[in-house]
Amino acid sequence: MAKLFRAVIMGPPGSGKGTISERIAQSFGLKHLSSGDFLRENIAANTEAGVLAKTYIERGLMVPDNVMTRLLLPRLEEMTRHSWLMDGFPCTLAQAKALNSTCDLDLVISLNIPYETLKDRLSDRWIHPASGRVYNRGFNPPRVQGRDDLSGEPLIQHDNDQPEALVARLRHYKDVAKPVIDLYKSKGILHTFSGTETDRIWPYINSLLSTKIPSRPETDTQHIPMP
Ligand SMILES: Nc1nc2c(ncn2[C@@H]2O[C@H](COP(=O)(O)OP(=O)(O)OP(=O)(O)O)[C@@H](O)[C@H]2O)c(=O)[nH]1
Ligand SMILES: Nc1ncnc2c1ncn2[C@H]1C[C@H](O)[C@@H](COP(=O)(O)OP(=O)(O)O)O1
Repeated sequence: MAKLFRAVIMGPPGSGKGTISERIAQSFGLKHLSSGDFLRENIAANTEAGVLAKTYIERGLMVPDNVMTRLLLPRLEEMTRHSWLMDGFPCTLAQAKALNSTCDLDLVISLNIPYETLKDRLSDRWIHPASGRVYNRGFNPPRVQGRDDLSGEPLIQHDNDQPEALVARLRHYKDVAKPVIDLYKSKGILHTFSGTETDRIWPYINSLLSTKIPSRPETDTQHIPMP
């Protein structure tokens, strides 16, 4: 079996983690795992951790480390046969240490995007709450304005995407992410990408991953029968 590949993508809110993760998943056949999606699934299924997490998310707070690790680590342990890319976890040093005790990461991508760019993107971000699908009026607009492409349901904006809340969110990100970034730097697996446009950053990420992931994992390759 091809060697499994485990990666994490980090960056401030609006840096494009979700957008870039989708491209990586498509191009390299990794499973895209998102902490936000796991939380939404658990909330929808009313699991114990989901009920607990909801009380924090509703107040715009981070979910405590012990709830996050209880929720995510068993899911990662189940993925013994898959290569994956995790988006949104770990956020804190405690989460990173917990992840470390479960698996060895091959690579960490850190996105470094200027504040003005984040502010512009997020103030124009539209979300389909049920699925977590995101749109941006300039970059990837929905086919019908204000409506989700797949379900046709209305899109919403988050109050905490507006500039007033963003400064505090970014400061918080910088404080909690710094020790995580330092940890991955010291392990020699951190790769930082800076820029203002996802389309300009993507080719660099693509070529880095091409050197690290020789082929798509076996489970995803198609076997073409000999004639
Ligand atoms: N204008 C513009 N918008 C972009 C670009 N890349 C991503 N976006 C949009 O910017 C917003 C944020 O991108 P996401 O992929 O949701 O960012 P994220 O890092 O996952 O954000 P969080 O979930 O808040 O952590 C979305 O509305 C994207 O459609 C870009 O290069 N230019
Ligand atoms: N690793 C983590 N630790 C703590 N809370 C987390 C987390 N990942 C996500 N959350 C929380 C914060 C958000 O309020 C919520 C939804 O996550 P998301 O979809 O990644 O957020 P966003 O609203 O920034 O796009 O879950």
